[in-house]
Amino acid sequence: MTMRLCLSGVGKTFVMHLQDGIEIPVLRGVELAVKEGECVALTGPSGTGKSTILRMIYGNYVADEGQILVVDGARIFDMASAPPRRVIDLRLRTISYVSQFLRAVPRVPAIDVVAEPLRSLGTSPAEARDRAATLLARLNLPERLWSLPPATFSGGEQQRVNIARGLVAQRPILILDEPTASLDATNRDIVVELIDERKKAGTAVLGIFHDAIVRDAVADHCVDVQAFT
Ligand SMILES: Nc1ncnc2c1ncn2[C@@H]1O[C@H](COP(=O)(O)OP(=O)(O)OP(=O)(O)O)[C@@H](O)[C@H]1O
Repeated sequence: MTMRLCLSGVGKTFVMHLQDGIEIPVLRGVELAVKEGECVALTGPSGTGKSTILRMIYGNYVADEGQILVVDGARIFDMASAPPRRVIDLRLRTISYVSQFLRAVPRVPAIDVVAEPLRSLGTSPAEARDRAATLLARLNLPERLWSLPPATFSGGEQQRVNIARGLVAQRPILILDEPTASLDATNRDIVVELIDERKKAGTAVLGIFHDAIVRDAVADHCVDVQAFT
C-alpha cells in the first residue's frame, strides 16, 4: 500500500505573545504514518494534542520542528515548511478536513455549502449540487433544510452538513476531528459506512473518534498521542 501521510519528529510549542510570551510545550517527536485505504485513530486524554496534530497537517497550525510529508500521486510535499500557496493547493486537491464545528458563510444554503469544494475544482453547478444532494440524503438531512443557511441548524444537522462538505470532493487524504460527536446512533452508523467506503476507494483516513464504537468500526490501528507529550 502506498504511503499518503508521514509525520516524523514533529513538535509544537504554543507561545502566548499577549501573556509575556509564556510557552506551552504540547508535542514533541510525533511519528505516525497513514497508507492509502487505511484509517489511523489518534487516542489519548483530553489536552494531549490530538486536534493540534490534525491542524498542523492541514496547515492551520505551523509545526515548530519535524516533517509532515503529504503524498499526492508522484508528488511529495512537506506541510511543515510549505508556503501559503502550496497549503491552499493541497487543501483544494489533496486533503479534506472535517473540523468539529461547521464554519458556515452567512446566507449560503446548506446544499451550496456542501457543493462548494466541487465547484472550486471546476465541477459544473448542476453536478456539484447533485452530488451534494446525494450525500445530504444519505445523511438524512431533511430536504426542506437544503435551501436554508445552516447557521440556525441543530448541532447534529450542522455536523452532517460539515461531514457532507468534507466528503463530497473525494480527495486522497481525509482528516476527521470527532465527526460523530453530535449524532444519533442511526446517523453515526451512516458516517461509519461512508468512511468505510472511502477507505475501500483508497483514501487515507486520520481521525479522532471519542466514540469507541465508531473507532473500533473504522480504525485499522490507533496511535496514543500521550507518547509524544
Ligand atoms: N491556539 C492555541 N494557543 C494556545 N494553546 C493551544 C492552542 N491550541 C491548543 N492549545 C493547547 O494545546 C493543548 C492540546 O490541545 P488539543 O486541542 O490539541 O488537545 P486534544 O488532545 O485534541 O484535546 P481534546 O480531546 O480535549 O479535544 C491544550 O493544552 C491546549 O490548551
